[in-house]
Amino acid sequence: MLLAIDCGNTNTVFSIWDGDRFLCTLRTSTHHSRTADAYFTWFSTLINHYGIKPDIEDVVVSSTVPRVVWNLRVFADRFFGCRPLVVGKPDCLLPTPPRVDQGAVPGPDRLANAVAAFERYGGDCMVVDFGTATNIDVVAHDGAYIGGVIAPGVNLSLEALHQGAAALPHVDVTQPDKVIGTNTVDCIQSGIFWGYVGLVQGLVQKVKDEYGLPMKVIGTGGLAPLFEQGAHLYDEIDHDLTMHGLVSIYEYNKEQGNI
Ligand SMILES: Nc1ncnc2c1ncn2[C@@H]1O[C@H](COP(=O)(O)OP(=O)(O)O)[C@@H](O)[C@H]1O
Ligand SMILES: CC(C)(COP(=O)(O)O)[C@@H](O)C(=O)NCCC(=O)O
Ligand SMILES: [K+]
Repeated sequence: MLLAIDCGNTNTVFSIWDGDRFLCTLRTSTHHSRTADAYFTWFSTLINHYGIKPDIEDVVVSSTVPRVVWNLRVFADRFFGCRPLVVGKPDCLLPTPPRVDQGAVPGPDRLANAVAAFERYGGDCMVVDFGTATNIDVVAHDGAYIGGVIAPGVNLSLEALHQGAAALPHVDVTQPDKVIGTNTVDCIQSGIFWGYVGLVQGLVQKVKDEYGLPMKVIGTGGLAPLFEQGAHLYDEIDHDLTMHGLVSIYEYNKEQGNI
């Protein structure tokens, strides 16, 4: 079985792939100081809780936080006796290389999103990923990642508002009933919720205009479903898009005899 690890700036997600489907998905916060032993303690407690007895032979990792990769390598080596495939490293092959500026280093989550989007929905599409950052990843006709957009994430914006304005509290993101808030919390919720709806709608349209061909829009990331309530932002929502991309990249490397 394959253990796929998607480490974002906020959360790290572990999913076990049995060759056909994901057996379970476990989520923890991202900390570069978490040791291999700490990962295993957490991981084994949860899989015991779910009654899963996985036989993990391989590990694939995407990490937007470079410093966590070391401990994840030790984790894979110590507990599963394998060398993880790390997306974005020179020894990890991609079905179609990205077409970006020379020396540019796209996030491995974006590369995985592009692979999965191409495989599941076809080329000429874009992924809107609501993570720590809100990013758009553009996928060409042949599945190549060709760039996109990076904007501050919803929770980062909320946090910045709270940090920078003494009278503004921290609020949770929800869809407010009205746009014109009549108290501070409603005003902030409106600004964040309808502001991000507008940001995504505007960026999606501008990407389509510049790309010049019809494009499918796929939403993913923790907050994607929340924003879908407010407006029709995407053609598809795919919660496990990045994970599917990791599995596909692993399988491609296996087919090519690279692992
Ligand atoms: N269901 C949810 N409701 C509210 N906030 C959420 C939910 N799921 C995720 N988040 C928040 O959304 C942000 C992005 O989450 P995630 O997609 O896990 O980010 P990343 O991949 O960058 O680590 C985080 O700040 C997280 O706390
Ligand atoms: C854009 C990102 C910050 C998104 O990370 P996330 O929100 O999933 O933690 C990440 O993909 C990243 O650090 N990218 C490197 C720069 C680039 O993609 O061009
Ligand atoms: K993201």
